[in-house]
Amino acid sequence: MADASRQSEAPPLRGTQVGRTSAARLGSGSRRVSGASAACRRTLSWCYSLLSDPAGSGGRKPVDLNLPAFKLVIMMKHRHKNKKPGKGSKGCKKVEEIREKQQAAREQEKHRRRTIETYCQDVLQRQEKFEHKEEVLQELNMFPQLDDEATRKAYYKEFRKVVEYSDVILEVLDARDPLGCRCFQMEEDVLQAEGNKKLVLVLNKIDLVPKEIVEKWLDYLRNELPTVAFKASTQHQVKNLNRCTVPVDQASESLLKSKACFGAENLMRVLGNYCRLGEVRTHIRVGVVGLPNVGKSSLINSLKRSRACSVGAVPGVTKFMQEVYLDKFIRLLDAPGIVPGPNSEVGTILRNCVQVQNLADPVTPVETILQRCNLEEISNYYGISGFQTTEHFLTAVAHRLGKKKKGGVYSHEQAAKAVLADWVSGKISFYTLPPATHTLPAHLSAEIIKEMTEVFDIEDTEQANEDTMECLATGESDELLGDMDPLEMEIKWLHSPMVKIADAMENKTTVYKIGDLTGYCTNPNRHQMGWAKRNVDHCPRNNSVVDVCPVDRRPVLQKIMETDPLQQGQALASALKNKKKMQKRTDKLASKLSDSMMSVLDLSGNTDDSASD
Ligand SMILES: Nc1nc2c(ncn2[C@@H]2O[C@H](COP(=O)(O)OP(=O)(O)OP(=O)(O)O)[C@@H](O)[C@H]2O)c(=O)[nH]1
Repeated sequence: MADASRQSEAPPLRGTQVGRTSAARLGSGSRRVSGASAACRRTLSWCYSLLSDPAGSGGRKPVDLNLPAFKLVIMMKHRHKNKKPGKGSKGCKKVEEIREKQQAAREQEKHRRRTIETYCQDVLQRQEKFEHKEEVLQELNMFPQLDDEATRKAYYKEFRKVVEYSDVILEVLDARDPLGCRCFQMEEDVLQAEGNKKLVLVLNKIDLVPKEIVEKWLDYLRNELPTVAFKASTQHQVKNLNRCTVPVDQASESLLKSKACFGAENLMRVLGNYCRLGEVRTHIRVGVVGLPNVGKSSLINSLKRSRACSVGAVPGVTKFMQEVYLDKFIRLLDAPGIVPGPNSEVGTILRNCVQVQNLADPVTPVETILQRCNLEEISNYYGISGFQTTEHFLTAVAHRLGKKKKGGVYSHEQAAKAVLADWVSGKISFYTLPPATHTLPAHLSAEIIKEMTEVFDIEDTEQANEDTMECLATGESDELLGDMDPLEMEIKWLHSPMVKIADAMENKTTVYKIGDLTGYCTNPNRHQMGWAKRNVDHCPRNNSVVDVCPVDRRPVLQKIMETDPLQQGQALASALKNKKKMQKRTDKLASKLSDSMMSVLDLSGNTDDSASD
């Protein structure tokens, strides 16, 4: 009993007393421990006492100074009063070593006692645990973002808000599969909502589909609702997104492939007609709805001509309703995408309603792609051929893209995700054809169609498009178009006589002619002169003569007066802006031309001099 108290319980009891003696004996040491907490002081004084008498001559049992716990306490004494030993410190290492040894001993014992049955049980248990973990992970990954019920509900709530606040709803459809993107339930909701709301279909991403297919779809959809063909701007800049006013049926394929927005003019006209015919006194709200990733935000940005909404190639970028102030008459409302069906469906995946990177089974949708698409085109795109099955195809794609799993095996999943990413971004071309015969959906009636056609004055819009096109073709006046975008201006500019001169200058053998002056240019630099680098086939390359007449670039007021009253102010402002820009360019070009001419004249002067010499 006495011994025991001396070993374990004794230190705290006697600590203070011995500590005091030790402190007295150590002198300055007492000052160092004087600030320590009571417990720490007791432990330290016990250590001092053991140090001063390790052999136990004072009636105590001898102490092994190499004991790790003891060493630790000693180290504590040398360090700060309350600080634990550092991770890499000697004391800590020792403790870890002991723990490891004990663990190894336990494992050995376990192995010794293990039988085949227990071993099997253990394996099964581990397998079960692993499978459960996998299941949970799959569930989490299968339906990212939009399949989360709460998120879906929240998005739907936002969509309802947009419908409630809007006067006109633009339903954005992906031109590759317009019927697949159409949500009849939503259309019904809109038509039944209070406030006599109007519905317009916007056929977006027309650049990903051949022109004749777009035309077919336009014909088909116009049987039901007003439809506007559109190509949103895919530029990444924040401001001054390009907009082209050439109507879809008049635009060349290459123009459609540019990053500029297309069809904005027509859409604005449709909305303007609604304001005019509906005698809107203040402003209208236009809700933009549709499936995820069809380009709703891109459409708003294109109309606004700046990056007002976030855009991304993954679904679910827009999460809340967002109001964008287009002008004093029109406010646009961006809505989150709504997913009508379950996300696990291949159709939903192929419409990019689900994030590709989080798909649990990306291989099945690829199988569908291979069944639906032109295999030759796919083979060309990936540079592989002769595949028989989806697995072969994915192995070849994985090989090409270097998609490997651990251990160097080609990963079908990674390859499939890469193919799906290409699919949703439109790199693999795909489109559907409209049904051969048209049947009116149940929620639409002849009266609704008539009302919609009248309120948006669709025929007028189509006529207006043709007029615009005529002006464009004849190059009558840039200013007729009102809000002309930089791209269009550039295209017109490239067709303008001034550019023809510049090209003449670029082409050494080309003769250029301004009024009565004719000259040769020998030192052109297209880029230095600020011309677009775009390769546009706009003027003769070889020996040619270009007539240049003065161009009247004043805004045609009468034409502006003829435009929609809602857009007259804007048209006038932008016509003046365009005029200023053109003037600037013309001045720049004129000065360059005069420099070149001066150099030509100088040259000829020198030659004359030398000849006379
Ligand atoms: N080629 C092409 N791509 C487009 C067009 N419009 C949009 N995109 C692209 O489609 C992707 C989705 O565009 P978003 O505007 O974010 O689509 P969203 O409908 O707002 O998507 P959520 O916010 O998920 O509902 C982006 O990568 C755009 O660049 C288009 O007319 N042509």
